[in-house]
Amino acid sequence: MSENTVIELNNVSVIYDQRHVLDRINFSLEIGEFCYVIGKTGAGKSSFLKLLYSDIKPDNGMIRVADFEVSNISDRKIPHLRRRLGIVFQDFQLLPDRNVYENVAFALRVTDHKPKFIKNRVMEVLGLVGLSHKRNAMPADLSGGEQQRVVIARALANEPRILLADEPTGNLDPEASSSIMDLLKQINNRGMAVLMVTHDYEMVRRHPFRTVQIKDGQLHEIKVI
Ligand SMILES: Nc1ncnc2c1ncn2[C@@H]1O[C@H](COP(=O)(O)OP(=O)(O)OP(=O)(O)O)[C@@H](O)[C@H]1O
Repeated sequence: MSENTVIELNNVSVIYDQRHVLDRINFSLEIGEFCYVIGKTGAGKSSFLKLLYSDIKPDNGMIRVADFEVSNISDRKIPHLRRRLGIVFQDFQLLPDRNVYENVAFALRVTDHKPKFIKNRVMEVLGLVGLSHKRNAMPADLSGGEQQRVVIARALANEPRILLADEPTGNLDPEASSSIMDLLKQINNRGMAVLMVTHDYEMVRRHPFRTVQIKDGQLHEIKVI
């Protein structure tokens, strides 16, 4: 793997009940790259992302993410891998009984950072997503777009080099989707690699980046026109 490669898959398969959802796929992502993953419902997009944060194991092949050989990773090392990744899902998964500040700080408390560092870092990432003024709000009092911004702030708190986003705009109206997309582009411009699963071809057309499609177990580079 070249030193610029942050994700690499070689000959990777995922088989559920004898069906090859992913069949010997190859893929690599470089530092600072932005790449969409598209494909029909059930094509295997979420399975592809789950491989990367070791939520599922491949049936064969080699997977490297950051400095981890994920295809062989021990259970003990999985939390370390996940701390190197920012992970953003469609359903927001905020802690409903904690305010915005605490939802982001939570991600840092599992590490051994000092309280002052945590405070500064939380305020920095809330500033980055434009929500410093909402730090005391509870998740239920935020719009869907604002909640997704908090999820992104939390994902950024540990300064990952890679952001994995599974349909991050799936539940949002066009305006909120567009502003989340602008935020992801801004984060990418700061040097973070972004791998984003989406169904939204219109979004891919409006914000064109490298695009791969998963279809019939294969992964292909495509152009969305
Ligand atoms: N744990 C599992 N056991 C058996 N089959 C599974 C499992 N997880 C996923 N599948 C099946 O594998 C296929 C791929 O699922 P996956 O969630 O990766 O697709 P997807 O492209 O993300 O779909 P969507 O766009 O609907 O989210 C689907 O047919 C799904 O039903």
